[in-house]
Amino acid sequence: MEVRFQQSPKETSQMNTQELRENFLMEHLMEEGKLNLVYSHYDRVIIGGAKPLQQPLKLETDPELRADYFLERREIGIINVGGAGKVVADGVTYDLNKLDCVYLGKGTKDVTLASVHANEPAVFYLLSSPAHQTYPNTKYTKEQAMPTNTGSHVTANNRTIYKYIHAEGIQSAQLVMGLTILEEGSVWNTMPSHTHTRRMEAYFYFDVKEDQRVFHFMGQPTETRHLLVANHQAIVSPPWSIHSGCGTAAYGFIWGMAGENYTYTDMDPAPLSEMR
Ligand SMILES: O=C[C@H](O)[C@@H](O)CC(=O)C(=O)O
Ligand SMILES: [Zn+2]
Repeated sequence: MEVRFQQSPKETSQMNTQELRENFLMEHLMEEGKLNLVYSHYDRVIIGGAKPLQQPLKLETDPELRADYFLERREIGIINVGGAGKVVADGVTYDLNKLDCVYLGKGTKDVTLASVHANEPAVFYLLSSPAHQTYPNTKYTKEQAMPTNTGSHVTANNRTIYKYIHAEGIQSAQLVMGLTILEEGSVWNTMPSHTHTRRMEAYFYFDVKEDQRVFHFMGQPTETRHLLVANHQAIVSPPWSIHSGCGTAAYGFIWGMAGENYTYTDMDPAPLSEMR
C-alpha cells in the first residue's frame, strides 16, 4: 500500500507539473488482476482500485493498519464502473453491475471482489475511511441514488448526480460517496467550483475515451493549478482545494468525501469573479 502525507497550500503553490502529479494524481490505480490501495493522510482515507480477472481478489489488511482485518476500524464504499461483478462480504454476495454501489460497515471481516466474465472484467473503485460505529452493509443501484439533473447545455455542464452514501442515503460513520455523469456535449464538472474545509474529497474519472482527457483543476480558489487526467485515474483533493474538471468530451466520475460532517450540500462557493 502506498502512503501519501499531506501538503500545505503554500508548498502546493510552488510545485511543478511532475510534483503536482506525484502528490495528487493516482495514475495506475487500476491494473488487471490486481487490487491497489493508496493511504492518504487527508482524513486517513484509503483510495483503491480492483480489476479481477479469473481469480477473485481479497481485500487484505496491510501492516500499516496494524489491524487484524481491513475493516476492523474502517468502513468502505465500492462502486463498479466495468463489467458485471460480485462482492462477497462475510458470506453474503452482492451482485454489482455497472454503477451499483455496496457499503460495508466496520467489523466486516472477509471481503472478496470478482468479475463474472474475465474477458469483460468488473472495475471496482474503493474508498474507505475510519469508523467508530457499525452501520449495516447495504447495496444501492444507481436508480436508488436519487438521480438529480443539474447544470445546462448553455454552460456545457449538463449532468446527473447520483448520491449513494450520505446523510439521506446509505448510512455511514463519515463516508460520503456518489457519482456524476455528463450528458453528451457537456464537459464541465463542479463549475462553479467550491471548497469544503470540513471534508477532503477524492475523484475517480471513468468512461473517458482512450484519446480524450480531463483537465482537472485544483488548488486554493485564488491559486489554481491543473492536472491532465486519463481514464480510470484518481485525484485526491485537500479540504482547502477546489475540485473541478473540464473534459475534451463527456465522461463520468465517482466522488467521495470524509471528514467533519457528511452533509452533501455543505459547500463554500468559489465565485468565478474571485478565482485566479
Ligand atoms: O462536494 C461535492 C462534490 O464536489 C461533487 O458531488 C460535485 C459534483 O459531482 C458535480 O458538481 O458534478
Ligand atoms: Zn466537493
